[in-house]
Order: sequence, then structure tokens, then C-alpha cells
Amino acid sequence: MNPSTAFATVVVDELIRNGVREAVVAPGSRSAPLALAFAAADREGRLRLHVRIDERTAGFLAIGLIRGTGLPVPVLTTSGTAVANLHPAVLEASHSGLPLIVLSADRPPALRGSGANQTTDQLKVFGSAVRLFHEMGTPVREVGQVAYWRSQIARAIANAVGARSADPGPVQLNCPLSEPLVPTDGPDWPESLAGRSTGPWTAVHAASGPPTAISPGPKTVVVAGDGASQAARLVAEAGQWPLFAEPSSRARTGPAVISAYRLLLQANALAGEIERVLVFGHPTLSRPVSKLLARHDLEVVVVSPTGLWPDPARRAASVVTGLEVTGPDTTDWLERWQQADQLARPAIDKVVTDSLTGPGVAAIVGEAVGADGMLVVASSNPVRDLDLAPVVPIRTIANRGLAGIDGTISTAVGAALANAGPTYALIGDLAFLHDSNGLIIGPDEARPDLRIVVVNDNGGGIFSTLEQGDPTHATHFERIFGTPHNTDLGALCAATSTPYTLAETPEALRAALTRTVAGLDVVEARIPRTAHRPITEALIAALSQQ
Ligand SMILES: Cc1ncc(C[n+]2csc(CCOP(=O)(O)OP(=O)(O)O)c2C)c(N)n1
Ligand SMILES: C=C(O[C@H]1C=C[C@H](C(=O)CCC(=O)O)[C@@H](C(=O)O)[C@@H]1O)C(=O)O
Ligand SMILES: [Mg+2]
Repeated sequence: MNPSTAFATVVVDELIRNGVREAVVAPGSRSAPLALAFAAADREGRLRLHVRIDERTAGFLAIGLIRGTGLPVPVLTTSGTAVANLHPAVLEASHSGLPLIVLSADRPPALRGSGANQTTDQLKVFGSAVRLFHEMGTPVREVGQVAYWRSQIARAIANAVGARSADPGPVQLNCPLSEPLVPTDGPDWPESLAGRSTGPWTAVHAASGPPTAISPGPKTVVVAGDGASQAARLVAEAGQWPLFAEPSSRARTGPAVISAYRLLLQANALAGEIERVLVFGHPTLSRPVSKLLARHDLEVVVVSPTGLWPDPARRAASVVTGLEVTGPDTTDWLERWQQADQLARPAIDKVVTDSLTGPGVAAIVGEAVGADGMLVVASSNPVRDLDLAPVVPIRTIANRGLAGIDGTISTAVGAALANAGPTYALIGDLAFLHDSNGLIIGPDEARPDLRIVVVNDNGGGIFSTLEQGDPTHATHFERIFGTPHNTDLGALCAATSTPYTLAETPEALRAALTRTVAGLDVVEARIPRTAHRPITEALIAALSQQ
């Protein structure tokens, strides 16, 4: 089966699984895969197909079918002006709140701007009239496409009917399709085209609905990503399930918290026993969690109060607003994770505390901030080091929306100005340099009580822990990833009259942090950038032997 035919087969099947029973098609060639799939579904009695020559008619016919059935209705056109002919109907659907699903076939991006026939810029062609625009990737023969296609249809339908937004309206899925555009003989598709049982790939519950009941049974873990509320902790405790909470999640308290989750997911056999994951907030921090959420052998339930829900692996079986736990897991599942966590802690501390290391600095900062303090933590290693530190229920802020290293000092200054008590920041040297202008505060401006702890490894330490940090890439690594700068941070602080302290041992760092936070000051902790990779490897090795 060729990619365009596989795509069309799956898309039409998933539309039907999501309640579509009428479809409108205007003739074209680039849209052929989808038109043929709709025709096949019509012949099988799975939906009723309507064909109209003029896309303007097709669009308003779909409007009428929506008004008559109350169901979302897809309308398919080929590329070019055909798509633009739907604009009047899209505008009507937008102002009437009607779930019109525009499937605009398109040439692949490589043909755009090349003078290729019937090829224009169809991206967001309806502007703000649609509740969702998404350009489907050009279908390719690879595993994972089916989950993507099905998951995206579920997102499109949910946005069109307003399931999470209570704001129904039209959506546009732009569908680049490459030739061959009609079914051809050829290799079988590399994965099953089938959906999940008989229902939608992702069941998106209405945001206005009651909490969804969830029962014990499957070996469940709770993931609390950035911004997760205390609901994650409450669900984990009610279910007696292990809780993996990122530093900027408010759920980072309570007996269910597994502080070494990131290492245990990589080094402990318990990870392989997980059967269900409940996701709160926006998990971004670690690949072990990303890999967990991408596993095919477990159920992913995403809890999101808004219209956006994280599902980068496209595996979410359901999206709910809230969970009501019907009863606790009475097995030793949580106890086994707690025991593994307790065993891991000494092994971690042994590796990270005999000298100044990233995780060691983070642990010392966590102690200094204390349970009623506030901490702003920068992306890259600092937030990951804090994630590994012993859990202290600190109010933690991190710009994890896009994980940029920019603006962190200014964010910390703002947070500190809004915080009644002392505020700390934990930041890497590049992030510090990136926003060193944040230290410049005019004489008439309000000044924060903020202590900025800079973990200075003279460059981008995180890259040494990634693929590019492998010795085989040493030739260019230092210049394009390590990016050493040799900046005198003390002089930089002096230029802005910012008090500065250098701490080169754990004891010196503790001493520097115990001083009262009054005004803005900087403490620099210097660590060797070359230690990151060996430390990461030593941690995994230590836990793997347990
Ligand atoms: C604005 C922005 N530019 C570039 C990046 C890519 N990036 C991610 S981590 C990193 C290096 C950060 O170095 P540092 O702040 O010193 O932290 P370290 O990894 O050394 O602990 C870079 C450049 C980014 N995330 N955001
Ligand atoms: C440097 C960038 O971001 C990368 C930084 C760290 C992420 C990561 O995987 C760290 C190792 C881990 O937590 O297991 C990496 C990722 O998410 O895969 C990010 O891409 C960047 O410039 O994007
Ligand atoms: Mg650094």
C-alpha cells in the first residue's frame, strides 16, 4: 500500500470512529486518495457521500448537513483555488459555531514556491476563522504514522465540536499528498492500520463533563509535568500509585513522590511492569518519561483542564478534565517503587556529593531555599539536576513552555518582585549570559530579594550528555556545542554593581547560601563540564546494580 492510500484509509476510518456519518467531496486529482476512501466508506454503508462540482456548493451543503444532523461533516477539495472556494462556508461555520472539517488536499511542501501546477500557500488560508489549523505531514512509509494520523483526527474533531473549549467551529487539516495518488500494488504497510478496538484513537471527553472515574487494577504511575496541579498528587495518593513529578509541578510533595524516577525508569525492572500512565501538566524534562509515554504496551490517560493536551507520542487513549479514583491499589506496587527510590538515594548522593557537581549544587540550593521558599530554575541541566535532587517541596518556577534558556534572570527578577519572601534562582552559565541584561535595574526601579546561583561549567553542559557528546563527535563538539566563553562573571556582576560570591566547594556554597537574601546577589558555583557525562553514566550504572 502506498503512503497516500494508507493515509486516506486511516483518516476516513478515524473520522467515522469519531462520529462522522456524512461527507462532501468536490472532484480533484490531488484529493484522489481521500475521495476514493470516502467512496469506499459510502459503498460499505459506513457514511453517506455527497459529490458537488463547485466547492462553494460543497461547503454549504456540508453546513446544511451539520445543521441537520448536529454531527461534524468533512468537506474535501483538491489544491489551489478549490480550497479558497470554501472560504464563505468556513466563515459561516465560524460565526455559527459549526463543526465543519476542511480536508484540503495539497501538493507536498517541496513543490510550494516552485511554480508547480495548482500549488499555492494553503497554510492557515482561512485565518482566524478556524478553531484549529494543522498541516498533516506528507505521509511516509514509517512506523508511527498511523498513531499520528488517528491522533490528529481526534484533535481536529475535538476542536471542531468544542469538546475542550466549548467553542465549536470549523477546522482545517491541510493534507499534502505525494504520488501515487491511487492504490498501487507494493509492500504491505509497516504497521497495522487498525485503530484501537472500535472507538476513536483518542477519546476526548468534554471539558464540561464530570471527573472520569478511574479504578485500580493496572500497574499505574502518575506523571506530573510542568504546571501540574496538586490534583496529580491527590490522584496518586488516592490510587496508591507512584508519582513522577518534575520540579515545576506543584505535586512534588507526599509519600507517592519517587524522587529518582528518571534514573529508575532507565535502570530498574519496575519500569517494564508499568501498564498505565496518568499524565498531568506538560512533561518535557526527560527522555525516559517521553519513552514511557510512547510505549505501545500501556494505556496513557491525559488529564487536562484545557483545550491543549500533551501527547507528542500520539498514544493518548483518552483526554479527561479530571479523575475520580474509585479505590486504592492494594498490592505492593507503590511500596516497591518507594523501596527502589530509598535504595537509589544513597547511590545518587555518593556519586554527586563528593565534589561540586550539577545535581550536588541543586541539592544544596534546594536545602537553602527550604519548604516555604521560591526557586526559579533555568532550562538545560539545572532543572534536570534539581529533578534528581532530594525532593524538597519548594515552590518552583521554570519556563518549560518552550524550555528556552533565554529570559531566565528577568523571569526570576519578576517572580522575586512578586514574592513576599526570599527567592532563589538556579541557572547555567549560558542562560545567565543570555539574559545578563536582566541584572540591569534602574535606580528608581523596585529591586528584588533574589539570590542567583550560577552553575558555571563554561559552556553548554547538557550537550555533553546527548548524542553529540559522544567522543566520536569530539572534532567539532567544543566549538559548536560546548561553546566555552571564559567570561569573568564577577567582573560582569561588578559592571552592574551586583554583589558576587565565588563558591568552589560544597561547604563554600552552603556558606554563601545561608546569608540572608537581601537585594539582588549572585553566587557562582564552578563545576567541570567534562564531569556531566561520566556522572550520568555512573548514576545509571549504580542503580542498575541494585
Ligand atoms: C533561547 C535558546 N537558545 C538555545 C537553546 C538550546 N540550548 C538548550 S540547553 C543550551 C545550553 C545551556 O547552557 P547552560 O545554561 O550553561 O546550562 P548547562 O547545560 O551548562 O547546565 C542551549 C544553548 C535554548 N533551549 N533556548
Ligand atoms: C538542547 C536542546 O534541548 C535538548 C536538551 C535536553 C533534552 C534531553 O533529552 C536531555 C536528556 C534527558 O533528559 O534525558 C533534549 C530532548 O528533549 O531530547 C532536548 O532536545 C535544544 O536545543 O533543543
Ligand atoms: Mg553551562
